[in-house]
Amino acid sequence: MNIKSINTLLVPVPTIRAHKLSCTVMNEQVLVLVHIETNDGLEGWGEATTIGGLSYAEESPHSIKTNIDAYFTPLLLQEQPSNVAEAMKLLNKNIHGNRFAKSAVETALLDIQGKRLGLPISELLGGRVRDRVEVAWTLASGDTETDIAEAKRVINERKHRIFKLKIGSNSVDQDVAHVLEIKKALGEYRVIVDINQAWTELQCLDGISRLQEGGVALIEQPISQRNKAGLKRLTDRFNVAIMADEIVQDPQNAFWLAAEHCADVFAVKINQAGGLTNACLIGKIAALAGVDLYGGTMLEGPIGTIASAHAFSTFPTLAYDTELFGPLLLTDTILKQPLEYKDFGLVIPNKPGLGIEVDKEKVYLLAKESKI
Ligand SMILES: O=C(O)C[C@H]1C=CC(=O)O1
Ligand SMILES: [Mn+2]
Repeated sequence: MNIKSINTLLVPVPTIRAHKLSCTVMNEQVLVLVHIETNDGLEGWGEATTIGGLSYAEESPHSIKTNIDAYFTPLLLQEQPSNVAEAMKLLNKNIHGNRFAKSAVETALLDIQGKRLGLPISELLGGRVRDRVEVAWTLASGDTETDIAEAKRVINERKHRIFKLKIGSNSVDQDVAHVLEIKKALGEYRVIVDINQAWTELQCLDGISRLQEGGVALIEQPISQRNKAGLKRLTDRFNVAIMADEIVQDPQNAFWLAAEHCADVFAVKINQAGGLTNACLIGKIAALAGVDLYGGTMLEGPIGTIASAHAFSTFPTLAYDTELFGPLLLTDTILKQPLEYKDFGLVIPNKPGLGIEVDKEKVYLLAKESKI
């Protein structure tokens, strides 16, 4: 691939409002950007963003940067793998875990390969079956009335018509009341909830029954990611679809979750999967096992978001759509032209590679000026 340099940049961007999850409250997102240049004049970008430092997952922006700089970069520069598959084989053989970092590096290499061949990344991954994905909006202001007003605004703007509610930081009673009030206000619009592992199995029996009764369409990762048997029991018990998120970690673990039908739906995330190729493998495993799919986000900025969209564009079915709204939660963009959100969805570019133009000067300046 003729790699000349690999730079990892930490770029903090404030969010448009506080974003409240069961594990943290976000007021900014730290984008972890990987910029790779080749000796023959090509460049590619990738992103490995996580949520709330170490509060969501085991990789933080700082650990991702440190590990790429200290381990990934010397290895790739020395070995000079001849293509993306060889690069990922090399990284997987020599570096344990670090799925977020691997996803960013694979994205940047695929961006380069796409530019070299004149093909969008979707075509390197087997080919797209859709040019746009529907995008849910996450209501997480922490206040019911604010959430309802926000939902109505984005419906009017024709930006979103599916709503994900982040719950789990209050009591089950409070959370259920909050969701049902929003569901009532939004009528037929699809409402889904993400509990981010906050409930015990007993709390799930009570909470999910009432959410199901109130017309909620999907229940995401209600219990601990370590409780696979519990997730399966909930899936078997309830009619409402149960979605696995944090527990879906790589193709091998997705294989067993699918084989045992531990969930009705998988949230696929490129970072969590360890890259785009792995995300597509998880999509295939789910489809083969009759598990439905949802295109997840790690609240990435535009680079990780459009990389995810390329991967999700190849899924034969995407029954529960996507939540690729990350860039819309940020107060600033790092692209020359922002991503195209219209008619309740995100348009997937058809240009080579990721099909976006990163504002390189701006990104390097923001990284240099940042105090993190
Ligand atoms: O799904 C998650 O757990 C992470 C993320 C997705 C939307 C959001 O607000 O947080
Ligand atoms: Mn989730």
